[in-house]
Amino acid sequence: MAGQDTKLYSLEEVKKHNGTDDPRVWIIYKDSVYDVTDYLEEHPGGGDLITEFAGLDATKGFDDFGHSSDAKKQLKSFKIGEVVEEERAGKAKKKTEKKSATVTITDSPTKKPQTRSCISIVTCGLCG
Ligand code: HEM
Repeated sequence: MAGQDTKLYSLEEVKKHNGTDDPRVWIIYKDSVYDVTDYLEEHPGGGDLITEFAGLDATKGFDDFGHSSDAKKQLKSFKIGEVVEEERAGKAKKKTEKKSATVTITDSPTKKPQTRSCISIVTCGLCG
């Protein structure tokens, strides 16, 4: 949850800090925004692995490597804010989950169909 003093950034704003348009390198990890510019040279995997995600959501890249809890603690120290609520990764997911959860079955298996199917009507018509 964003506290009162937490700065909020849009995805567009984060994108600008990609080390090219702007010298700073920001990444997103689980809806939080980190300025990792000063860590690039220290990174045991090399700075390039991080700059690949400059200005973008690095959650998958960071988790796929399986970083230690120490690495996660270090990451926390670079936090500068959070992604604005309406653009968070989890937000879009929740919407689709809700949609697929409402399926209602109304037909009883013992009931015979009241109307003929289109195929049988067409077949009868063709046979005369
Ligand atoms: C964003 C994408 C990132 C990728 C793809 C990535 C990938 C990697 C890889 C491949 C290594 C292994 C290096 C080796 O053993 O030769 C590594 C190690 C490490 N990374 Fe990253 N890294 C990323 C971001 C970060 C960030 C932002 C931090 C901290 C601020 C961090 C902290 C560490 C630490 C502390 C290690 C040493 C092993 C450990 O404690 O887990 N990494 N990383």
